[in-house]
Amino acid sequence: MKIAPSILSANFAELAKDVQVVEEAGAEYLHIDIMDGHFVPNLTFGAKLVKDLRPYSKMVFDCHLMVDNPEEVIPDYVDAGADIIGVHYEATPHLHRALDMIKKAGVKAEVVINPGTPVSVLSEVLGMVDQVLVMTVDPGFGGQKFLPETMDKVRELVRIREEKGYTYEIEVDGGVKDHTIKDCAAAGVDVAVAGSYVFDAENPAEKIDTLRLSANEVEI
Ligand SMILES: O=C(CO)[C@H](O)[C@H](O)COP(=O)(O)O
Ligand SMILES: [Co+2]
Repeated sequence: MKIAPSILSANFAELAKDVQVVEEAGAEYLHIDIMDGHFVPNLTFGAKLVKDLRPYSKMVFDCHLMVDNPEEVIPDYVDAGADIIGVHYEATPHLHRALDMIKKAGVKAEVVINPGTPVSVLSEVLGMVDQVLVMTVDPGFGGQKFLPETMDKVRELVRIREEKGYTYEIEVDGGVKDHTIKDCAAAGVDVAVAGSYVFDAENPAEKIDTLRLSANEVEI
C-alpha cells in the first residue's frame, strides 16, 4: 500500500522541512488538503502554496480539493504542479466536466465521495478516473475517528474494477492509524492518507514505517 501523509497536520511554519522528512521516510504521495470555508467549514490554503512547495519535493502531489465548483480553480492547480487533482462528487453539478478538464491538462483525475455518498452515483465516471478517494471521515478537519462502515464502499469499488476492467487506484482519507490501516488493507485499499497520526508524532518517519508494516501484515 502507498502512504500519503497529509500536510493538514504539519507545521505550516516549517512546511518544507516537514515535507522533506516524510519524503526521506519513503512516502509515495504528498496529500495536500485545499479547503475553501464553504464546501467544508474550514479554510487552509490555495494553489500558491502548492507552487511554492513544488521545488522542494519529487513526491506525487495529490491535491484534494474540498472547494465548491472546483472547475473554476482546476487550472490553478495544474499550473502549480499537481500530479493528481481530486474533486468531490458533492461539490459540483459538473462532475464530468471537472474530471475531463483535469485529464485534458495531463494530470491524473480523482473523484472523491463523502461518507454519506454511495458508490452507485459514480457509475458514469468510474471508467475515466485514475483514482477514487473514499472519505473515511466527514471532510473538513484532521484528527477525526475512522468510520469502518466505509470499507464496504472500498470492497464495492474493488469488485467493480475487476468486473469492468477499470484501472483506478482506491484511496482512503481520514482517521488512518496503525490499527485502522489493517481494515483498509483487508478491504483492498491502494493508497492511505494519514495526517495527524504522522505529523502529531515526535518521529513522523517511524509512524510511516509502522503504517506500512501494519498494512503489510494484512496484505496477501
Ligand atoms: O481531507 C482531510 C480532512 O478533510 C484530511 O486529509 C484527513 O482528515 C487527514 O487527517 P487525519 O489523518 O488526521 O484524519
Ligand atoms: Co484529504
